[in-house]
Amino acid sequence: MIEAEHLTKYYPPPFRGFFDLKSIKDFLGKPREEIPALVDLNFRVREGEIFGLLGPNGAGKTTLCKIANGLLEPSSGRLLIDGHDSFREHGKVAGKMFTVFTGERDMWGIFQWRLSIQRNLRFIARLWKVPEGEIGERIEYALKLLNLWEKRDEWYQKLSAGMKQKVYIASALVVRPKYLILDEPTVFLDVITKGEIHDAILTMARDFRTTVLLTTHDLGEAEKLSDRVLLFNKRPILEGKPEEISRKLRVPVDKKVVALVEGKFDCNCDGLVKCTFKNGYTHLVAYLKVDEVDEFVRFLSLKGALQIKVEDLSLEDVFLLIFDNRLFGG
Ligand SMILES: Nc1ncnc2c1ncn2[C@@H]1O[C@H](COP(=O)(O)OP(=O)(O)OP(=O)(O)O)[C@@H](O)[C@H]1O
Repeated sequence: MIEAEHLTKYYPPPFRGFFDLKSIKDFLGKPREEIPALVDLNFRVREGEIFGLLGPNGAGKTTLCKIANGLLEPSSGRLLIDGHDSFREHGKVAGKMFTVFTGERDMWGIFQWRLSIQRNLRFIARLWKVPEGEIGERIEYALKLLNLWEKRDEWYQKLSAGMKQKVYIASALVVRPKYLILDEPTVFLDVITKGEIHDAILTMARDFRTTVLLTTHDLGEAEKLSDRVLLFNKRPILEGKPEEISRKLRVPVDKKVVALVEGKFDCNCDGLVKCTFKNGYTHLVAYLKVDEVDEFVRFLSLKGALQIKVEDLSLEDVFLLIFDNRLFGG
């Protein structure tokens, strides 16, 4: 079981150095504000559950994973793993946990660049004390599941970022830890690689009863993988089943149009459109229904827009639309 109890982390304010008398006076006089990363998070993850921690950029996802891993000490509150404090008693839980951090980052420097995928996995299996007789079979299973079997003899250094990310997940499959901490495991990956990693995560929870703490800013990913989700942005916002969270985050628009127009431009449009004038250009952001997009793009082209981009809504957009009333006066 993983339990967060009033988990809070503040980072010290950045030290900007002493450049003049005023900065020295400021340093001595004013209390410097600490940076909140996590404030009073409470949650409980049951055995074999995939618990999604869904938050936009800067929500505190990596901070939380680092606390779980014993890399960071919380400012107050605690995270308990099997009843042990993740930071103060890290030694008691380290052997039961496996962590995969975002993107192409071999956080621990474990992977040997001039060893094949297979030999790297064997090395990690031994570090985590996987029974010798099971190692070969587990490696074959993991690599086949992640479509890496054909590449098993390739050097780690030759792999693409997406393949390296799959190798990290494969190592978790080989180790079969009791607890798996995944910090945005599919960020920057293509749809196919994402799908393969999703299947591997589901396999671990279903077949090996691994308890998974998964951070993501992708609502679809949280919905697909998690048994329960905590939506947070430093502070907790909502907790529940993924479909409940999705329902509460539903907004009446589907697409975002971003454009740059020379000069001052006010499109006088109804709806969720915001224009900001800066350095002689108007930056326009509009949130629209899918069937309104073509007409709006045509309108912008007629007005001589220099750049027009149509994007899917990100979680940040959804947050802006729902929680930031200042933006559109909603
Ligand atoms: N070492 C640090 N020193 C000071 N502030 C930090 C430090 N690390 C993170 N922060 C701040 O803490 C907050 C949470 O950061 P964190 O990296 O945990 O968020 P995140 O949800 O992982 O973000 P992202 O999705 O962008 O990776 C942010 O405001 C960030 O600027």
